[in-house]
Amino acid sequence: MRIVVIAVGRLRAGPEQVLVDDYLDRFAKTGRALGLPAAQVIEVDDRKGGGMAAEAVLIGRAIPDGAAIVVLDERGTQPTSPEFAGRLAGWRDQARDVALIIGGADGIAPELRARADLAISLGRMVWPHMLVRVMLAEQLYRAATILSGSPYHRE
Ligand SMILES: C[S@@+](CC[C@H](N)C(=O)[O-])C[C@H]1O[C@@H](n2cnc3c(N)ncnc32)[C@H](O)[C@@H]1O
Repeated sequence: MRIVVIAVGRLRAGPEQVLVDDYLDRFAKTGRALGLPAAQVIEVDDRKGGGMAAEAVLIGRAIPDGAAIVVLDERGTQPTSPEFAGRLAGWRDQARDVALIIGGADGIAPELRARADLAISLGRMVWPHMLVRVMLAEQLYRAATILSGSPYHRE
């Protein structure tokens, strides 16, 4: 199983980068004992200004064959953290790769959204994509703590 976070844009050194690195590091350490691999971040950047359509091509190339496709999208469903953890565990048990996709300023192309197995909303408000990376990294770590039975997550 591979877990890839495919994100449009380049995250520069700064507070978001520090938080993403910290949560993904914690996820790697907690997930190891659970059979969850470290998440790999793949950044895509269309320098020609081709917008969503061009970004979708670059994203599509980065999606592992047969991977479950999860788009982060404010129009999506809002799983609870335990539900998200359950989905991750299910893909792990099927030995299925997972691609978690974060769009750019214009969002994710409709054709790519239509291909997704799951669209996750972090609320109906639109967040900056760099903050969405942080929130997703935290939810991956939280999912691993839920699956490991650690008290980090409380209801
Ligand atoms: C600045 S937003 C783009 C918003 C754009 N209006 C759209 O139609 O998607 C950049 C990316 O951040 C993510 N994002 C922003 N807000 C989100 C939310 N509330 N839930 C899930 N993902 C979100 C999505 O992946 C989105 O493509």
